[in-house]
Amino acid sequence: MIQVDNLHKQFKTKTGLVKAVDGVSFSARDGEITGLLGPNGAGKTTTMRMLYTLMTPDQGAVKVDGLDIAREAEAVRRRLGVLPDARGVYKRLTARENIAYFGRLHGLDDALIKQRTDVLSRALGMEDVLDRQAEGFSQGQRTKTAIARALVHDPKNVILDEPTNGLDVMTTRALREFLRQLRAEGRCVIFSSHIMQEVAALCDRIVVIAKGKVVAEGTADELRSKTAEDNLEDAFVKLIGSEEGLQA
Ligand SMILES: Nc1ncnc2c1ncn2[C@@H]1O[C@H](COP(=O)(O)OP(=O)(O)OP(=O)(O)O)[C@@H](O)[C@H]1O
Repeated sequence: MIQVDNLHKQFKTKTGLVKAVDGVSFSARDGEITGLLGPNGAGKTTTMRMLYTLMTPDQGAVKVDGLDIAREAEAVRRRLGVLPDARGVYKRLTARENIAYFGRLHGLDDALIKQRTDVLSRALGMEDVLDRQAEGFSQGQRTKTAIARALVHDPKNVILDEPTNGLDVMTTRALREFLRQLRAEGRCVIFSSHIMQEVAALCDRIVVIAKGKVVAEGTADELRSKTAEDNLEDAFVKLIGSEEGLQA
C-alpha cells in the first residue's frame, strides 16, 4: 500500500522556477493496479522519483506499507521494486548477471537468486536472452531485464515508469499479463503512462495528473460518468483541459 499526501517539488531553471509536482495526493492499494495518467511534462516521473526515494519532496509525505519514506528509507526500499525511466541495464553483464547483481545487493543467497531468476524470466518470457550480454539488447529485452532485476527480492510494492514505452504489441500484451499476475499475488502496482487506452486496459484506479496536480481519480467508468463523456478519450481530454501531449 502506498499513500501519497500533498507532495510538492519544484526545480530552479535558468529561466525561473518550474513547479513539477504541486500538491499530489492519492492512495494505491494492495491487489490493485493504479495508473498515473497524464500528458508529457505532467509530473508523473517526478512524483514516482519521490515515491521510490530517489528525490526528496519539498513538502508532503509518502508512506509505503505504513513506513515513512523520509524516516525509514532503507526499509521502504526493501519493500519496493522499481522500473525507473532510465532503465539503467548494465551492458557488459548478461541479463542473468544483471538480475543476480541486484539480488546480491538485496542480500539474497545464490540459490534464491537462481530460483527468482527462473520464475521471473519465465513469467516475462525472456529465457532466450537470459545468458546473452545486454549490449545490443532491443528496447523490449532491456525493459524485461530491468523489470526482472527490480523484482528479484520479491517486493510487495511495484512502481513502473512508462513500462510499455517503445514495446511492440505482443510484448505489451505479455507485460500486461505479467502485471495482472502481480496484482493477483496481492501486490500494490503503480505504473505511469500518457496513453489512455493503456491505463484503461489494465488499471483498477486511474489518477489523472496535469500540470503537477491531480485533476481526477477513479475507475475508467467513474471518469467517464464524471465528465459525462461516453468516449474515454474525450473524457481524458476534458479532464486535462487540452489534447496536447496525451497521445504518443
Ligand atoms: N531536473 C529537472 N530540472 C528542471 N525541470 C525539471 C526537472 N525534472 C523535471 N522537470 C520539469 O518538471 C515537469 C514535470 O516533469 P516530469 O518528467 O515529472 O513529467 P512526466 O509527466 O513524467 O512527463 P513525460 O510523460 O514527458 O515523461 C516538466 O515541466 C519538466 O520539464
